[in-house]
Amino acid sequence: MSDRRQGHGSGRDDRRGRGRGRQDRRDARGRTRNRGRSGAGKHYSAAAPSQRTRQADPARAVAYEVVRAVHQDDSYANLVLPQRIRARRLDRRDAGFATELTYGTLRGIGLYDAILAECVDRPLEDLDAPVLDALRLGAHQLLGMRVPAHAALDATVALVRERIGAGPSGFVNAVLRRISETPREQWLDRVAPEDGSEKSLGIRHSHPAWIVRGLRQALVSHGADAAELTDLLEADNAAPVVNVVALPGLGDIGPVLAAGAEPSPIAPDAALHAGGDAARLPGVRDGVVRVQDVGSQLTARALASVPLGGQAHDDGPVASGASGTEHWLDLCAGPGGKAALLAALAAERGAHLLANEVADHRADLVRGALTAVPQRAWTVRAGDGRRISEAPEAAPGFDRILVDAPCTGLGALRRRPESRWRRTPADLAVLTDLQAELLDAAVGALVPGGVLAYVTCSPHPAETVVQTEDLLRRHPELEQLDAAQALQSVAVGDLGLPATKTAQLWPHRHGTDAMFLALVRKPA
Ligand SMILES: C[S@@+](CC[C@H](N)C(=O)[O-])C[C@H]1O[C@@H](n2cnc3c(N)ncnc32)[C@H](O)[C@@H]1O
Repeated sequence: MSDRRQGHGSGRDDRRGRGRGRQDRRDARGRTRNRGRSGAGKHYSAAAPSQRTRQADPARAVAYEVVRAVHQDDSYANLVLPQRIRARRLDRRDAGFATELTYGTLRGIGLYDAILAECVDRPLEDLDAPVLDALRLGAHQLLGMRVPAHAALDATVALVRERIGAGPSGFVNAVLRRISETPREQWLDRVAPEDGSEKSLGIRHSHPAWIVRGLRQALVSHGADAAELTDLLEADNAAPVVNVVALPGLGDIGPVLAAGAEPSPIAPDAALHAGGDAARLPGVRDGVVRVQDVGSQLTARALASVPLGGQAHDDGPVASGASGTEHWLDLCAGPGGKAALLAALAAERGAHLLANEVADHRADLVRGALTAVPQRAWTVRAGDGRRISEAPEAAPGFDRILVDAPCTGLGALRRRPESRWRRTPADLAVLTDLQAELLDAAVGALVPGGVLAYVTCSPHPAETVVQTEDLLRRHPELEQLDAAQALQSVAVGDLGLPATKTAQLWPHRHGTDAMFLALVRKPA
């Protein structure tokens, strides 16, 4: 599909929203008409010379390119954005603007599309995709950023003229002008009256209704109050600060704090960095200080600290060294965040970590994540975790196993701005089956007295509490350990977790991803 085939009015008058006659195509309800797909086959020159005076500014151009890549190529914004920022050599200020514009636009699509639908006289699907994305970028500048309306309009129109063509720029100008005439709060009341329904909450906070429902259920099933839902949805839309951890025995958080990062209020040797490129923090380039969500850090530390039953590691032959070496397994290790922390802890304790990952390229990422940790403490294996017992490295069984399972990621929506629109309820069924199979394989690989941590970055009940109940039903011999207590025991501040055996962290309460942890132990 050509990006330029769409027919829209063009010309200065239209661009400035003063167009009348041929170029003013509002209908009787004041909505702006566009020719949408009916314009197929029409080609517009990029712009008349007189219209080429202003070019798209580089920050907005980067945001446009990333949003297009997400929608056109199914790319991930967090991977494409840094590449584009580097390619265009944006300075720090422009990079920050491009990031906020890209992420905010992608997160806000549910709300912005509802508003755009009020301003356009046909289904948004009938607009050419590049035009729709440009409108979304403009809408976010007008309603979600503190960009003055005239700047948002002028810059977006210039972007459209440069990237799509002169024709659609008039249409985009007219639509954005309409949006700018109404304040955000009034738009919210118009497109999503506050009736507490999932649909309305979904539009107001730009989440699909099924995710709103799942998060409401999650709050209740984890002992929280359903009234926190709005706070949770808002937290999903806030830009997360970068979290880092100094690997135990290898890194030092002191220089990171001296460089301006804040100490984490809940995790040891961890810091929160709000000031731009984390790669510049001391230790990050060496891999001894690593970017990792604080909630993820705590789950890995909890697994490493929970007591084994009996003499777990003495029960079987030992694969990698002297008798008494604990054998740890990270069954789903890619890209290696928790594996790096576990391996550093294993190195300190004379234990050994097998990091398993099904995808070869992700197994490579795990190797990269582990380079700073002494090699004697870890091995990386590429293979299907469901068949871990067949791996030669698994022969002795494992004392500590992490199953950080593939999940919907509904607890990390703030970090992956496009994921809420990609996920579907059908994913839940596929993923919960896979999680159960991985858990069964892990139970099979546990030595007597060994502990298993089941972790997800989703709070959805089907992936968390229900999955844990099903596991205990299938394996009644397993003893469920107090995960909330285990998490608290490795935290530095009070996590305020409810008295449930499983533990759930929350973005709106803890400033972390919504990490879930369940712990079980095989009888010794
Ligand atoms: C939630 S991520 C793990 C994150 C990782 N623990 C970390 O902290 O960086 C889940 C991982 O499981 C992997 N995976 C999916 N199916 C798997 C399988 N059958 N066996 C092993 N790994 C699998 C995915 O490729 C993905 O890398």
